[in-house]
Amino acid sequence: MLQYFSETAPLLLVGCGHMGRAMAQGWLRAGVPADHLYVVDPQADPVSLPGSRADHFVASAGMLPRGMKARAIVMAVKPQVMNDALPLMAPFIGDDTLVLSVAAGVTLEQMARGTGGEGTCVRVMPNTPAAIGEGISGVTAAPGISEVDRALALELMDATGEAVWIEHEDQMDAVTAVSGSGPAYVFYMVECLAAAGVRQGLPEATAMALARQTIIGAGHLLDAETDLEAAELRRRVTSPGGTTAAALDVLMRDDGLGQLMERAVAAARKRGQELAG
Ligand SMILES: NC(=O)C1=CN([C@@H]2O[C@H](COP(=O)(O)OP(=O)(O)OC[C@H]3O[C@@H](n4cnc5c(N)ncnc54)[C@H](OP(=O)(O)O)[C@@H]3O)[C@@H](O)[C@H]2O)C=CC1
Ligand SMILES: O=C(O)[C@@H]1CCC=N1
Repeated sequence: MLQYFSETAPLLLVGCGHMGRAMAQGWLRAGVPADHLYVVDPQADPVSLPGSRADHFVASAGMLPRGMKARAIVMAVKPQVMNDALPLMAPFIGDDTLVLSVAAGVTLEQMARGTGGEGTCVRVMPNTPAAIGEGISGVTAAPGISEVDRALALELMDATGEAVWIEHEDQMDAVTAVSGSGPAYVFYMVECLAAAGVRQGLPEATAMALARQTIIGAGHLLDAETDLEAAELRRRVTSPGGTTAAALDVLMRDDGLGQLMERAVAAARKRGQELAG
C-alpha cells in the first residue's frame, strides 16, 4: 500500500472519531508514513493517534495545504453531515483521487453529487475491530472502476483486517447490518450474559469477568479452528442431555435468538436505507 501515497498525493482522512481513528491506526500500523497522512476533524487531536504528525492534523479543510491533491480521501463523518462535508473536499480532488465513504446508508450516487462528479467514488462499510487489525469491510464501487483503484480501496481496508468486494451496491445496507453494527451485538451479548449470571446469584464483577472472557475465548477459538464451522464448535460444547442443550433449547426455539437476530439485522438494514440522502 505504501506505493500509492506521497507528500504531494497523500491519504486524507476526514472525520477522526471512533471509526476514522480505528482505520488510521490500521494504516499507520500497515506502514503508511505519517508524512503521507493528513487528518481533518474539528476536534483535531493528534494525541489520540500515536505515530501521526501533529502538523498534519487540521480542524477544517480550509487549513490543508493549498494546491494539494489527495490520492485518496476517506470520509468518516456521520451520514447526516456528509452532504455538507463532501463539497468542502473539492479542492483536494484531482483526476487520480479516490473518494471513499464509510458512512452508513450514503450511496455512490449521493457521493458523486457531493463531489460534483470529480474523482472516483468507493463506498465502504468497515467495523471498529479495525483498530486492532481485526476488522472486516465490505467495499463497492461503480462497475467502471479501474483495477488500480479497486486494488487501492481493498488494500486500504485490508490494512485494518479483511476486505471483501461487494458486487452489488444494494447489498451494502445488509453488510452494514451484519458486520458494521455487528460488534455492538457481541458487546451487548457480554452485557446480557453477565446480567443473567447476576440473576442466577453471581457477584456482578465475577459475572462480568466470566461473560467477557467467554466471548473473548470463543472468538479466539473460532479464529484458531479455521477448518471448523461455528455450528461444529457449538456442537462440541453441547453434551447430549446436558446444560448447554437446556440453554440452546431456549435460544433455538422458533421465537428465540435466530428470529430476534433476523429482526435486529432487518431493522439495521432498514435504518441504513433511511439514512441515504
Ligand atoms: N462507529 C462504528 O462502529 C462505525 C461507523 N461507521 C460510519 O463511520 C462514520 C463515523 O462514525 P463514528 O466514527 O462512529 O462517529 P464519530 O462522531 O465518532 O466521528 C465523526 C467525527 O467527524 C467529525 N466531523 C464532523 N463534521 C466534520 C467535517 N465537516 N469535517 C471533518 N470532520 C468532521 C466529528 O467531529 P464533531 O464531534 O465535532 O462533530 C467527529 O470527530 C459514520 O458515517 C458511520 O456510519 C461505519 C462503520 C462502523
Ligand atoms: O450505528 C451506525 O449507524 C454505524 C454504522 C455501523 C456501525 N455504526
